[in-house]
Amino acid sequence: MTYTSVKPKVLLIGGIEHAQSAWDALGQLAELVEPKATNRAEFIKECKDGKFDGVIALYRTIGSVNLTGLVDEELLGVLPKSLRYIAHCGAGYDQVDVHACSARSPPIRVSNVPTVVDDATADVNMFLILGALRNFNTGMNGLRQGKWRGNPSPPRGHDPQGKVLGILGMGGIGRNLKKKAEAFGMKVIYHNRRELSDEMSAGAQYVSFDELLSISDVVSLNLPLNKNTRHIISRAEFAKMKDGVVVVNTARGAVMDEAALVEALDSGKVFSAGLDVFEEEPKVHPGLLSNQNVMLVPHMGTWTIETICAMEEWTIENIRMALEVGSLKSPVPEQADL
Ligand SMILES: O=CC(=O)O
Repeated sequence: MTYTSVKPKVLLIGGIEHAQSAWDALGQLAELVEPKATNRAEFIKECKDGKFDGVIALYRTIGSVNLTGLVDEELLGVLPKSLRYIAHCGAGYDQVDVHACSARSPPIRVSNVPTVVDDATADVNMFLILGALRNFNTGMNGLRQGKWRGNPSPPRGHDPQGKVLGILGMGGIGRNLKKKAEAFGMKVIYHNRRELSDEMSAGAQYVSFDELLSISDVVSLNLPLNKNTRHIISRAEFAKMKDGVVVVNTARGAVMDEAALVEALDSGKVFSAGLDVFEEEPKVHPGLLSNQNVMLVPHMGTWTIETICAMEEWTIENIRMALEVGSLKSPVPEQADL
């Protein structure tokens, strides 16, 4: 008599760009399946038709939101009952309703990708700080329009040396940014829900939220988006900032009220801004597009071959651990005690 063992299934939504060999190697442990759907309605139908029955782990990318939409109550309600793990290939996991995943019985465990995103994101953060302080956007646009620095030339910018950088959200990216900003002569203060150990803060001064707003020459937003942080920076917070402050965001657009930022830029309260993320990507507020002082980057914080490759390998490792030992390498903090 022969016995055949049935492999668990892993569903991929969004695609692998660089770590194909690591993904293929996962095929020794699991049957790797992909949807045929091209939109959310079709994906839901495939789920309801039982096409993914037996799937225990889901690998998803940030871009997969264009196919399935958010991983919300509705999607969780149609995904197979066998699903136990969601491995998200991104640092920010606001596209996945972690609360709803935890509430399922048994719970669906969610992982994200910390650490390997830190350098690339902090590099973009520093680029935006420098560009916003120095008014590079106006000059660069002027040059392409055949007007050298622009006509009129932009007002002279500011040096980073000696300026106070206030980091709101001193996680991995914030700490990486701190080191880079110090190399440019900036003094770093930070605010988190909890003060970090001396080792983690490495000399950055812990201040209250209001102090951070009122002392910083540059405010950098490096905190995750969730129900507590949505619009954490809005009109009242801009009012507490220094006149002529620079605001930079590489976290998620919705941590800041974009309309309030546009007003603060228009009034001159905010000197300039550097943004890699927007409230309704790929839409950008027209008041930001028309403001030459603003540095705009279309969500490219981790847009490098090295970093996306490391992120994919990290996500695959999460799935491998889930299959082999029943736990994730980097569970999201909300599920640390699950
Ligand atoms: O935005 C990029 C990420 O969350 O990894």
